[in-house]
Amino acid sequence: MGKEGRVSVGIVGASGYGGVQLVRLLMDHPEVELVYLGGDSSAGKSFADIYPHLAHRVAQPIESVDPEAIAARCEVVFLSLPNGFACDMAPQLVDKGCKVLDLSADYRFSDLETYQIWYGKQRQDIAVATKAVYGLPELYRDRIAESQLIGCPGCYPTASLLALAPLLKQGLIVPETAIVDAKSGTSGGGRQAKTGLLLAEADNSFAAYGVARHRHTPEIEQVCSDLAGHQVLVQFTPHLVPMVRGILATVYATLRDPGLVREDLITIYRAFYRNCPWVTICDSGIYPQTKWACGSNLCYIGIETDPRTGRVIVLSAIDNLIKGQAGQAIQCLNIMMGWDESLGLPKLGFYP
Ligand SMILES: NC(=O)C1=CN([C@@H]2O[C@H](COP(=O)(O)OP(=O)(O)OC[C@H]3O[C@@H](n4cnc5c(N)ncnc54)[C@H](OP(=O)(O)O)[C@@H]3O)[C@@H](O)[C@H]2O)C=CC1
Ligand SMILES: CC(=O)N[C@@H](CCC(=O)OP(=O)(O)O)C(=O)O
Repeated sequence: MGKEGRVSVGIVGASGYGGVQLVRLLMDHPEVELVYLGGDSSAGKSFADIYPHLAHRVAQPIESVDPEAIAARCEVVFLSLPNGFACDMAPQLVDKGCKVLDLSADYRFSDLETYQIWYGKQRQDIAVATKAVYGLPELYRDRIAESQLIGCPGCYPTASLLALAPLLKQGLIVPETAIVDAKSGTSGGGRQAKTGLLLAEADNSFAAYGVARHRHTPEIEQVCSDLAGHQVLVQFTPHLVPMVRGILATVYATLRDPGLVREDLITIYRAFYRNCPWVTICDSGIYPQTKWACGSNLCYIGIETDPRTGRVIVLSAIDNLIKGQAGQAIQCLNIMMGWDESLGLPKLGFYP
């Protein structure tokens, strides 16, 4: 336990984009105390050296990573590391009784063979991985509440799946016709230097990448298959947009009943997400912008139908670093601890 009965929390990867969002949100969370911040190349520095704007609030150093020592200090551990690291660390933390929330892809897959094919790493932690729950609260809230290990969803899958879920769950579309056309800001690529994310490369440009082979495809398909009750393949194309934060996923699919109009679907979506404080269904004729969600944990969804083609078009906007990453992980923690799902999470975006 932390001070005043608060839950002691550690963040491994605190110097990264996900890490700093976790720090920013958790330092004001009423039920937790941040007791450990960990990193690799930043270990030994003060957190304030990397993020001086938080110096007045966070005096902690970034420490090296020793799972044994982390487990001795923390009841809850967030792992915000590149793919392939959490699976070497989580088994020890879980074994010592910590609740673990992994922001990477390591614990997102129920079938580890799929992970191995798409991420190229052989897994030794099969017993632990089978206990993990996919951390999309709007779909798996009850399972998250019971779990000790959460594989938090990717940013594109979060936006895409929240758009698709009501259609698939209620059999309103032909699942195989689903196409996800998604756009992300550059912070989706993390803080590590990458040539394609340099201002001179990304600015004034707008391009697709990972066409027909992005690693979020099998993650989206896993959940779509679960919702549809049979295996579903989805066409997913991501794009890099010259902006820092935000994802807009535009989803297309053929309606089973082409007579459905957008008002029908808005009613269906509002009923589906009635107990979900972080999903907002836009009014008829309103389509979301990424800036509305920027800085908040909200997912905005807009819906349209095209009677000419018989398709539904669903637009879903999130902040990739909040609902797509750190905010969603905290939402999962709230559920695991039996706290209000909205605790410590920003309700409003940065922009008017
Ligand atoms: N950015 C986004 O929008 C989203 C990212 N994710 C996922 O979240 C995870 C973190 O992403 P993001 O914050 O963007 O990544 P960053 O590249 O910004 O940060 C990575 C962090 O991992 C730390 N790290 C790297 N290697 C090691 C190691 N060997 N031991 C300990 N720490 C290490 C780095 O520490 P140091 O700086 O000290 O070297 C840094 O703190 C990734 O798996 C990513 O795929 C998920 C959803 C959205
Ligand atoms: C713009 C950009 O580079 N985006 C990243 C999204 C990565 C991400 O968020 O990874 P996980 O959600 O799988 O952890 C990419 O396409 O790889």
